[in-house]
Amino acid sequence: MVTSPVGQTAPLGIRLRGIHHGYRIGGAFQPVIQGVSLDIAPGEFVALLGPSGCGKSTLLRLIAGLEPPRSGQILADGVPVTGPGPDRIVMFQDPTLYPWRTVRANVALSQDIAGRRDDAAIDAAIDMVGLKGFERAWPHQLSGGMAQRAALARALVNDPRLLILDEPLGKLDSLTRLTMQTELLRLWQRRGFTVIMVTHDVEEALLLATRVVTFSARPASVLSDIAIDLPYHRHRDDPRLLTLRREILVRLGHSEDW
Ligand SMILES: Nc1ncnc2c1ncn2[C@@H]1O[C@H](COP(=O)(O)OP(=O)(O)OP(=O)(O)O)[C@@H](O)[C@H]1O
Repeated sequence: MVTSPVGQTAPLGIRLRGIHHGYRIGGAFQPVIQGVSLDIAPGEFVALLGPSGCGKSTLLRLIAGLEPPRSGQILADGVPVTGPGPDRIVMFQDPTLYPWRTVRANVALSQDIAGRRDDAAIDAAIDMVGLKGFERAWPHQLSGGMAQRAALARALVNDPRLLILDEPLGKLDSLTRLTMQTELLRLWQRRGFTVIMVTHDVEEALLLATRVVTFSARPASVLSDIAIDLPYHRHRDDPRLLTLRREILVRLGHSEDW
């Protein structure tokens, strides 16, 4: 892992080449991903949008190396992905904190498993997500937003080069979600990792991402790949953002009246 003197991590570039994937269900093969090719440059923030069940989470699992694609190639900085690695961290909608571990012990989990705790890095990660003072709290003592922050600190503690987010804010109430969107953006800008995020919220994708990729219904293939060339901090009422929102909804098969 390459770390710069200011604590930023060199972001990872991802290349997907002709990815096909599917599952055998009840004896019949069900295609889930069909011929997906994407180049994600180091430091990009890419949002993936598509109909429910089209294969977005499956694609994230393949990028994370949690399972291999049936065909095609996934390269991380030009090196084939053959399994999970500490440079590619996945964060799911459900924070999945261990109830018997404090916030601090949850954040320290991967380091404890590896047998090398870095107390300064753990404190920095907790501080980064605004949970200072709650290190000794138990998961049941946290709000939904705080639990998601703790999960984010756990994801960030080892300086990932790629953060893979599967609807990380999906279960939060709308106000907490707005706060977390701002924090995610701040962390990405400050730390400089690459982000690949699945969301169902077109507005969220447009507020955060440098690029929005839309997928067809299952089996997922790329419908559109749109660069969001708007400066931060973006405003949800910006007419350029509203135009892009309409364009993306039309690409996803929704009426222009939305
Ligand atoms: N391990 C598996 N075994 C069999 N089928 C699977 C498996 N994982 C996913 N699928 C199937 O693959 C398809 C795509 O699922 P996936 O979770 O990737 O979709 P998604 O786009 O993330 O959906 P959502 O937006 O609703 O979360 C679904 O039909 C699902 O049933």
